[in-house]
Amino acid sequence: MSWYDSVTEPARRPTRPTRSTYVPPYLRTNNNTMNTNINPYGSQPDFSSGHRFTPSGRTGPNRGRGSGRGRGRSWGQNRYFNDSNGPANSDPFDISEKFDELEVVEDGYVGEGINFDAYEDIPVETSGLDIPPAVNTFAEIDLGKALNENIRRCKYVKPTPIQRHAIPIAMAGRDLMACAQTGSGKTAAFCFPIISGIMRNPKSMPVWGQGGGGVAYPLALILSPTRELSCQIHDEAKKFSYQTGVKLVVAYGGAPISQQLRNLEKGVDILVATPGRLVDMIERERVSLRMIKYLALDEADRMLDMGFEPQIRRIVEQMEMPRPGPRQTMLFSATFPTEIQRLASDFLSNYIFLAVGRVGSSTDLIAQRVEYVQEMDKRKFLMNLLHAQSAKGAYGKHALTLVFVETKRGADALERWLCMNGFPATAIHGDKVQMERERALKAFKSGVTPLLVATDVAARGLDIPHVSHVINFDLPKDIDDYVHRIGRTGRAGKSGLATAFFSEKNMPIAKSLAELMQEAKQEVPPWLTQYAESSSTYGSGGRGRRYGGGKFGGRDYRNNSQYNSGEDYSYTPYADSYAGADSYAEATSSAFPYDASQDSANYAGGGVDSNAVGSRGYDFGHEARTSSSSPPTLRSPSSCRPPHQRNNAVQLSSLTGIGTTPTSSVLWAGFSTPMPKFCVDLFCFCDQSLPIKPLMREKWGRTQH
Ligand SMILES: Nc1ncnc2c1ncn2[C@@H]1O[C@H](COP(=O)(O)OP(=O)(O)OP(=O)(O)O)[C@@H](O)[C@H]1O
Repeated sequence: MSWYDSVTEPARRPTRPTRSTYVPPYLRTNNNTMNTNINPYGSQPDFSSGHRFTPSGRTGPNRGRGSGRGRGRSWGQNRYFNDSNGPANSDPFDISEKFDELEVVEDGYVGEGINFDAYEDIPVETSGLDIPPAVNTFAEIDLGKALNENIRRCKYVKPTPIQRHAIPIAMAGRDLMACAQTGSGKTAAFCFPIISGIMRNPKSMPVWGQGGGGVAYPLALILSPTRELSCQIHDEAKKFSYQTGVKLVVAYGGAPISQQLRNLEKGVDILVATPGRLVDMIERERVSLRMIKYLALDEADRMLDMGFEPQIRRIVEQMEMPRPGPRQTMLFSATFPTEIQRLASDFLSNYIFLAVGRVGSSTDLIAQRVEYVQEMDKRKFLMNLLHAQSAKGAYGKHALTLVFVETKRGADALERWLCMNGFPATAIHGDKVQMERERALKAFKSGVTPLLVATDVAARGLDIPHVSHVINFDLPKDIDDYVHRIGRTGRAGKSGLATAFFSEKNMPIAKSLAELMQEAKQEVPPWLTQYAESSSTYGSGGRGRRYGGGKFGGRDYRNNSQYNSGEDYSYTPYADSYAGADSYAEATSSAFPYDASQDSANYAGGGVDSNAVGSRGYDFGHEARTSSSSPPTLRSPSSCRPPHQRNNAVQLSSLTGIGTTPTSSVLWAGFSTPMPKFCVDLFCFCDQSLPIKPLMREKWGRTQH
């Protein structure tokens, strides 16, 4: 098989869409309610790409036979839109002028070269002992002939900054915690050393254990938080390992396990997996981690946050995985909050911390705009933005737009609304079955539906060429999530645009957003500065909490003065990192009354992996104890009930002073009825990634009974 065939071969995914074209929800059912004036194509529909939109709203003549290869067309050229407020040109929110300044040149395809000038002045920080020097070319590193040949085939002419520093460190066998901006080539930075290492020291154990239904013994494990990202890493790594003899398998939830097990039977050196499916395979005794020599966690901060951490800890510490030292561990992300660094250090030995660019900052390649939009006006505003974009011909004909929303329901609703108004859109979120998710992504990537509405399930890692515009229709609660979301554009040295709709609801993120934009040399609107100032009176809900009072920069948490002075740093870094937390909770009491409609909001990412606990945020269970000798049970967000329905008030007074509200000085695990107001605040506060688990671990040495 040629390299090209090899890399274009589907990633042995067991499930294939039975229909070759994606049908949005409103077309799947009765579409009598559709306005027959809707014509997403304009006056001359073009079915050449197998597109399923028709003027009547039914699937077209090519139904089921679309190639999926057609490039998307500009939408809304003929603006029939079904909106009670009237057509776009009589619109009170005419923003087309703004697009004069938003020209983003369409670059060549990713892989045809990278604009390295964009990375010239990037600050690099390394810390740790005996740091191997960086290289300037791939030739300076002995990666092996076959791998070098594949790098050439990928048209990687020279290493990106993260690769220049990280590859020599990893090749020297060192553990690594690496942080670099989105789209800067982290995948290759961990894949190359792993593939090269396996090429040099192939496995001495049999691939497949004795007996039928044997056990696979991979040498390397790459974990990532979402199914789509695991598939993408697998596809990338497969290109790099062509004709090297290194075997790859991908395992992820939502697809039949049988096919993935069969793939394992053919032999595996590198297993790319989501945590849930991996645990399943280990429990079935079909995979053993005993031989693991390389462990890489992509999006490591996400993997170690409160949703995934127990599962990761179980995999790394309780499932026969060799300990740090014999095992080389590499953690990569674009964001690395201090408290997550500390958790991560449990998995590392004598590691090097590497920050290329500023930790948690966005790349300067992304032009960031923030617009003040009332909740009720958002759709209208979006429509005008899309029309203006289309009218200006911004970004060229292949341009794709990714729209982030907060909830799964919101994603479906917006997809439906966009489609009904003539915009070819599809949606991806955790409630869709895997087949639908793959189909949506494929339709988006190919340009058949150049608009993708997504929850945070698509926020991290996905490398989709031609995403020229990311719209935060709903801003996330956490600034790190914003960084990852906008990072779907402006990748590999190319420019991109990110537009955020800001409403009163987003006040907690105002300060960190303004700081982030300022840092990325973006224009901060005066009204946002004002919001930031007033929200900082209370404390910030975003970076201020996670990075220690809004400090930016590539900080190795080991360089904290407490760490160096030999103090017991187990408490102080948290107190430091979460300096703004108390005041934030306090602020919420007056400014942000609890909104039950938000209950599911934070958990849009819950479908990231079928067995993962969910997104950030925990509720305390009813079993919570008053005793300081045993920890309360943490509940996943899905079991979180509105505060007024809770009972069993429990006071965790032992946690007093650490991340608690100054007004209450206690942390409540459940609430009596009627619930005191500060408990509402705390509930919101917990939603904002309160570091309950680390605190509990310190207090009780564990987080669950
Ligand atoms: N040395 C290189 N030369 C040219 N292109 C490269 C090089 N390294 C990586 N790329 C390309 O850059 C793009 C972004 O890489 P990658 O997806 O690894 O970024 P990332 O840093 O992991 O991003 P994220 O933080 O969003 O996960 C990919 O399309 C990849 O093929």
